[in-house]
Amino acid sequence: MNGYSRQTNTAAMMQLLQSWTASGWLRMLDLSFARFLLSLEIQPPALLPLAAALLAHLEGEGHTCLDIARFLREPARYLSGPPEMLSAIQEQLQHWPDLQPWIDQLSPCRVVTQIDQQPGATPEDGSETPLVLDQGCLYLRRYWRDARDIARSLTERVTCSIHHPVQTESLHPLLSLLFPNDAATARESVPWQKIACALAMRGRFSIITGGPGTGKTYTAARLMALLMAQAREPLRIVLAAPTGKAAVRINESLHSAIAQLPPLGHLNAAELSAAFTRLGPARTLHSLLGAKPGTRRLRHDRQHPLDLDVLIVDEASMIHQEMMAALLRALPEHAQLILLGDQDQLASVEAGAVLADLCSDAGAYDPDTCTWLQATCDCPLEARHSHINPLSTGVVRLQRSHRFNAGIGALADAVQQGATASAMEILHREDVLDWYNAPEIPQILQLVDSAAGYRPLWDTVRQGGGKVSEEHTLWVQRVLKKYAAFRLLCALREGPWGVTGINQAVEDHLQETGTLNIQGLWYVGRPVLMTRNDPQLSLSNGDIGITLPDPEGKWRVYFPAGDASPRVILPSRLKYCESAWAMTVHKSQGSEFQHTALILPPQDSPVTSRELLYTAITRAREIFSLFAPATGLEQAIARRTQRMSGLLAALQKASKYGN
Ligand SMILES: Nc1ncnc2c1ncn2[C@@H]1O[C@H](COP(=O)(O)OP(=O)(O)OP(=O)(O)O)[C@@H](O)[C@H]1O
Repeated sequence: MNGYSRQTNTAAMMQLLQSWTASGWLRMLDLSFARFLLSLEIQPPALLPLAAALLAHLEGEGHTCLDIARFLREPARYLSGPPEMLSAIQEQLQHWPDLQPWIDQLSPCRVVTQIDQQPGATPEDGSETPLVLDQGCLYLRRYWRDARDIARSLTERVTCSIHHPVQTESLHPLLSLLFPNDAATARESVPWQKIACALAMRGRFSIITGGPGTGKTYTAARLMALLMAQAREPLRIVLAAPTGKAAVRINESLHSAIAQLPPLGHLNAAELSAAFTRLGPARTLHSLLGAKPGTRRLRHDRQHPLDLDVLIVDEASMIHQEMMAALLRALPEHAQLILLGDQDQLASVEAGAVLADLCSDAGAYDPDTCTWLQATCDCPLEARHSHINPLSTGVVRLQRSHRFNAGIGALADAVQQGATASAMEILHREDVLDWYNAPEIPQILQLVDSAAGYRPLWDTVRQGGGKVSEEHTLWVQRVLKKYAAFRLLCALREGPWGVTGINQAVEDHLQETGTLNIQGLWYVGRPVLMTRNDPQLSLSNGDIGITLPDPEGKWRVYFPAGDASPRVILPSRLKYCESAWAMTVHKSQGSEFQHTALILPPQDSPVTSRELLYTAITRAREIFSLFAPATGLEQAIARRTQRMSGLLAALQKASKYGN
């Protein structure tokens, strides 16, 4: 019994939850939530505090609901904590071993609304109870409402066509011009990029998903040109991304993709380029929605919609559920929404797995869609109905990488498919992959202090920029470029193998070897990562700058700004930042480096997962180094992040009942 008897008495259950909190298995927040719900009940069942604490705990792990039957089948898959925690919780769960006892115990509670499965009985805006029980899933009310709002909005967008449906006769020649049957497309049996454009032109919602270099930006540039060429009046197209860094990157890559476009319809190349320039730079979703600092409030919502016709959002895997719901509420009814992203990457830090959910069963197209694709793309596809995802008809998965180094691509594929033996074989075989399978910190420092690591950066920093403004500007650009060539990524934040430990080890090494003159927190050459948004400085969480002397010798932090000159900030004004020799894989999303080195901890950690590995590998353009013991690698590949989310259930319900 692991020292814990099963508790069917509410007071005893609370005591048990307190002891779990004291052991660090639950957060204080989880316990407080359970306590709060008990205070609202007259005769609370013992399951209520347990369910409440588990639901709060799972929310902290990124789940947006507790899918009761799924959770009871395999609690270990969803709970992260020591084995003692798991057995203690399982011990208690045995008292309510399947869905029905949970419904029987929870549905009479005042703090729970049970949503009837009959459409007519669905409350319009949910009741005000803190918990909602819907189709066997227990939700915190706001997550239930967000999932339902997303499902309704997207279903409505997919079922109703755009205001002026594009004629297939006019679209066909334009698509043929943009995607000629050249050598690149001929290598693919299905022209997925062309299909992505055709589907996006047909509806008000579409997703273009695919790994790095599969041409999401290439396709988006063509799609924007098509939209402009077909529009009767100038379109208000807006580009956005979840982070500032990703927004800068989509700007850069779209502009170079646009420069390669052929003339289209009435638009010649110069007109297309001018039209793109007029769109203005990509925005972060926060700034687009008008986030008010320090609050959850947004300027744009249903009553104050965004002023746009087309919204293209890059790096959509980073959009969490609450953000997606807010975005859809603020989107005008007539507008087209196009999401770009890689569904296999790590999900958002906050709760939800929106892109992965929406991309389930990609490639299942209904007969109408197949007819449309035949008419616009000359592409015969076999119709297939998806029983999982009613929106699959708007999703296109691009398959072939046009940029990737073949060795890195093969490793990413093997990891994504869970093929451990094959991943190890590729790691041993390929020259561009370095695997240190008995990692030690000195090995990491040796790589860092080499031509393949930060040595070229350190040498450039030591050269200095001089006092002449033009030369200084060129030097700053060189430094930023060298820094962007290599990056250390860690699975963990804390500990000797985490970001804090590795940053400290690199700084100790710099000091011991006298490579850089480190005498305090700030030093010339220190890269810093913003750890929070700072609206006053217009810097976002995740932005990275480097500390360098200005032409007068005063220390400044230079933040790259795409094509524009770097932003220059006084170090003393940066309150929320940390050294950035190493960063977490999560923070690296949306960036790429010529050489990426990933450090996994020597002991297994629940943080290391297949998605984390895939994300880290796909940050590397030319070389990927891995510091991980074989067992750690195996365990990471075997561990799939599966987030419980009610989004697909809400979509099925919305498509069936229209609510
Ligand atoms: N059909 C194609 N024909 C020729 N080149 C292509 C094609 N598709 C993509 N490319 C080229 O491949 C490279 C990668 O494309 P792109 O940047 O659009 O990929 P991506 O999926 O947006 O990558 P990431 O996720 O890393 O941003 C670019 O140089 C692009 O010009």
